[in-house]
Amino acid sequence: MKVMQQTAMAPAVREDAVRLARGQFFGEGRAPEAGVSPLIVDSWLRCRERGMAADDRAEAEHAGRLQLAEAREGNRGLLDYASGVMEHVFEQIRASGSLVILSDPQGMILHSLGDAEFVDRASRVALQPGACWSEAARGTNAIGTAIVTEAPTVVLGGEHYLDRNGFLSCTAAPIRDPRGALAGVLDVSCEQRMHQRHSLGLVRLSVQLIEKRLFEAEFANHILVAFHERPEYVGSLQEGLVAVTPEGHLAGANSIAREWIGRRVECGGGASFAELFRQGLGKVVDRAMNSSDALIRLGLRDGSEIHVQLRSLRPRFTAFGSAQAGEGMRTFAAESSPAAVGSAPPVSAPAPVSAPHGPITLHDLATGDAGIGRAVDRARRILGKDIPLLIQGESGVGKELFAQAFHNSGPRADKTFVALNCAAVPETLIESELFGYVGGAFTGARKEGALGKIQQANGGTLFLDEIGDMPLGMQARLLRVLQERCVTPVGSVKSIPVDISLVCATHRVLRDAVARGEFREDLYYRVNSLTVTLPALRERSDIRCIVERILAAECREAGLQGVWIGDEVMRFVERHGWPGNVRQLQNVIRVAVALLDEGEREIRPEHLPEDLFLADPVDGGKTPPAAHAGPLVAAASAALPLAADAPPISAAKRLDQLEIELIERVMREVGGNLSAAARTLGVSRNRLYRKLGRAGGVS
Ligand SMILES: Nc1ncnc2c1ncn2[C@@H]1O[C@H](COP(=O)(O)OP(=O)(O)OP(=O)(O)O)[C@@H](O)[C@H]1O
Repeated sequence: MKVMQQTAMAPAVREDAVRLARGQFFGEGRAPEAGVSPLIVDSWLRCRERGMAADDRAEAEHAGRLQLAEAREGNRGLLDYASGVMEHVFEQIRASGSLVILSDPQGMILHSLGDAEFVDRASRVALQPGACWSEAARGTNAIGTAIVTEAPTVVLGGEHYLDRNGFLSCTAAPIRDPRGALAGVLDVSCEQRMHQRHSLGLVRLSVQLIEKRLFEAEFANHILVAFHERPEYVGSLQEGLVAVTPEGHLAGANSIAREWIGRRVECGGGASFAELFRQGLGKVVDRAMNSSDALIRLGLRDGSEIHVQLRSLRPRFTAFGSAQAGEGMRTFAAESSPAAVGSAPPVSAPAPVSAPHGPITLHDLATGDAGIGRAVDRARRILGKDIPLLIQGESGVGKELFAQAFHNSGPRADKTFVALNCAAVPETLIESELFGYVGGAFTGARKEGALGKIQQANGGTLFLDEIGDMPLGMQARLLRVLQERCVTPVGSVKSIPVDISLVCATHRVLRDAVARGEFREDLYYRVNSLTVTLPALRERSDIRCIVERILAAECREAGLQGVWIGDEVMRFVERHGWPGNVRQLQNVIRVAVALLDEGEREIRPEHLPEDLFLADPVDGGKTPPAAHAGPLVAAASAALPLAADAPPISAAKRLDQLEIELIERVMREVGGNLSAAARTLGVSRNRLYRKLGRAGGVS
């Protein structure tokens, strides 16, 4: 790979050489033959062709707040996976007064982390979020030039086209998405004199890590097969990685695997696991399970060998279909693998079906959905800080679970987590529930008095569910507690100091309640310092993972092993609207597990509540109606009404056909752009990608 850099000379010599080259290019108008690399000269020529002058001081493009917010939203996956890596990079170079920068594929800075002093100086050249650092906007620079050349790029001092950027040293590398397209650029910038020679290695490694995370997130519901010709490279950033469907079809490959497959396809390989690796997936899985070694050796058609490790990030399979079940693999009740992306364990011998062990943490909740990932990431940032958290979301989305996970992930984890549902406690009792009371405070009160929830939570976390339903009078008292950090029990004059972390939840839009005068504005500002919104189940791209986690927990409860969700039910679950969210899904699975006959292991449609499946004259009511089948099917039904004389086909097939036809039409309309198609269809990219995979549209 060509790399644009020019760092081998001593700094003073190099600076002189660059100065000379600039003189030739800008003064004499001829391309320098020495002093700067040909790649820098090419970039200077491109800038000159655009009519740019070295002393140009015109304000370049800078996005407004709204535009930046939109760009960040549009690149949410990239931001989520890159920001952790950026923090790590920043830690490595903290002492060098640097900025770590992430840009989108057009060069707009989405996020930056940096040394305060340098940030100050950098901001004068607009090296900050919202600024566009494309070559067209700011001349030769590492971000913009890396985008044009699609290669890691170092631009030092005077190599920058614009004079005003001459004090910078910038090192950037392009980040590719799981399909090989440019997803963004990672850059490290500092003052020229602070340039570190290892920056390029650091940036390239970090980009590999981000790409790996993007890949694993994109294919979270696939089986990941890691391989390398040398066993010690499996598990490293040099490993080839392919994502395979349970049926053994290749769904994606990282850049190393793409290159490897490219060579094999020329040698007669193909696009399925069996064609590439000469053995069926089922057989390889069986071998992996029967082997005490995490790596298995596979012979290839050309006589060479590779070392393979099977990983399934999510779900982590605990039992597999054997070779007789086609060469595929079946999803059994799985041990949920909340172990986040990037730390997937190798497939091992069957383990007992189980949900996450130990107290649930934020890490466990990040199961691949971008919305949840965002909420987890934001909440994680305030762990251990005295900042109240407000969790919003429809009923049953897991707000309380999130609050618990937040508590368990922070420094108060070994203290108490106390929950009070403000909507469930009668108004007359909320006061004593919250603040406690002293003996004889009111008729019916216990002689010895009682501790209120606030005092019970002392040292730990107080979770106030449905805070929007708290009576106004109580709100004033709660506000006082939060301000004064003291609680006065009912009937007492003594205030008792308390130290609580406050987490509130609501399914209402609190701001509207404030506007209606139902919620105090001052308390509103107090409780919503950080708000996270949990997505409804129907919007989530990790439904499979949640299903498997709940199934594992229910099976454990029922003492069952080896239970799995049949394909038809899984399809329905993924499409259903789930008005009751995770709670409803949990109830459905609990009932389904209870309805299994002795020895029966597959959950089929007849195990689901009757009212979930409306009667369907064509296939006996086993297929969910379009109205229940999620936005994609609803859109398909509206857009592609069947002709009156259409042949009688099963409803399941009809829905699938409608979906596929609609997807194909929309994909054509948006020129194959998956994100645009997902937006038009009102589904997540992941969901659309899965559907394309099923329709055979993903290679
Ligand atoms: N990611 C998840 N995986 C497995 N189970 C979950 C998940 N999220 C929520 N649940 C389960 O769903 C049920 C509902 O969750 P929870 O009570 O936390 O939702 P909620 O939004 O707080 O509900 P409400 O709005 O009624 O207060 C709980 O039994 C919880 O354990």
